[in-house]
Amino acid sequence: MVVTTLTQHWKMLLQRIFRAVIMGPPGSGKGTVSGRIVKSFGLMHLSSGDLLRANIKAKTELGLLMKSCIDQGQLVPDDVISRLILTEMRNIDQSSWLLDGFPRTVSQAESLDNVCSVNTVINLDVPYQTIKQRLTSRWLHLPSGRVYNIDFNPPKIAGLDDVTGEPLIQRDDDTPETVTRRLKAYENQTRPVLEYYRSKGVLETFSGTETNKIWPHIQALLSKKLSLQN
Ligand SMILES: Nc1nc2c(ncn2[C@@H]2O[C@H](COP(=O)(O)OP(=O)(O)O)[C@@H](O)[C@H]2O)c(=O)[nH]1
Ligand SMILES: Nc1ncnc2c1ncn2[C@@H]1O[C@H](COP(=O)(O)OP(=O)(O)O)[C@@H](O)[C@H]1O
Repeated sequence: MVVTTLTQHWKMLLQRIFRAVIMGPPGSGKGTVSGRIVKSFGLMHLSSGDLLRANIKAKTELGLLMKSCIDQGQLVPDDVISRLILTEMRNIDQSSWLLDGFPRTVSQAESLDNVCSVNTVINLDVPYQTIKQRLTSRWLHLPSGRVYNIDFNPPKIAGLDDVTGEPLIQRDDDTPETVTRRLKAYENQTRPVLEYYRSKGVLETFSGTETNKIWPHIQALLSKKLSLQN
C-alpha cells in the first residue's frame, strides 16, 4: 500500500504549475500565512524581505547598499529587487511557488508578468491599528524567516527559535516611526498593485484582524484551486 502524507498529496498536484503571490501591508501576516501554506501544500516560498535580510547579514554588496533604505522604511529600487527575485526564481527546481513581498509596485508586477503569469493573488486586508500593535512585538529567526509574536505565537523558550534553538532578533525597521513610513509606502506604491491584479481577475481578498480566522478561508481557496486545475 502506498502511504502519502498530506503534503505529498499536494506536491503531486503541484507538478502542474501553480503560481501565487501573497500581498498585504507590513505586519498583515504574509510570513505567518506563507508558513502555513508551505506546511499544508508544500509550495516553495520566496520572500523578498528574507532575501534582502540574508544579503544584509552576509554583508554582500547589495545588502550593504540596501540596508539604509530598508532601515528607513523605504522600498528598495525596482530594478534591484526585480533582478534579485527573478534570479532566485530561476534557481529553484519547482515551477510552482508562492511569492511573498514581491511585487510591491506596478513596475515590479509588470517585470514579473514579462517572465510568467500569476494564477492567484492572496491579499491580506488587516487594519493598520492591528498591525502597529503586532510589529512592536514581532521576533524573527533570521536564517529561516520564522516569525513569532509575544502575544500571538510566542517561542517555547523566550528569545530562542523553536526548531533550531538559535537566538531570535527584532528587526531594525519594526520601530513605530519606521512602521508608519512603511505603511505610507504601502499606500502610495503597493496599493495600486492590488488594482493591477484585480483587473486581471486573480485577486482574492481576505479581511480580518486574526490570522487564525482568515487562514481556513485561504486553505479552502487553495485546496479548491489546486484540485480544480488537475
Ligand atoms: N496578535 C496577533 N499577531 C499575529 C497574528 N498573525 C500574525 N501575527 C504576528 O504579527 C507579526 C507580523 O506577522 P508577519 O507574518 O511577520 O507579517 P508580514 O509582515 O505581513 O509578513 C508577527 O509577529 C506574527 O507572529 C494574529 O492573528 N494576531
Ligand atoms: N518587492 C520589494 N520592493 C521594494 N522593497 C522591498 C521589496 N520587498 C522587500 N523590500 C524592502 O524590505 C523591507 C522588508 O520587507 P518585508 O520583510 O517583506 O516586510 P514586511 O513583511 O514587514 O512587509 C521593506 O520595507 C522594503 O524596504
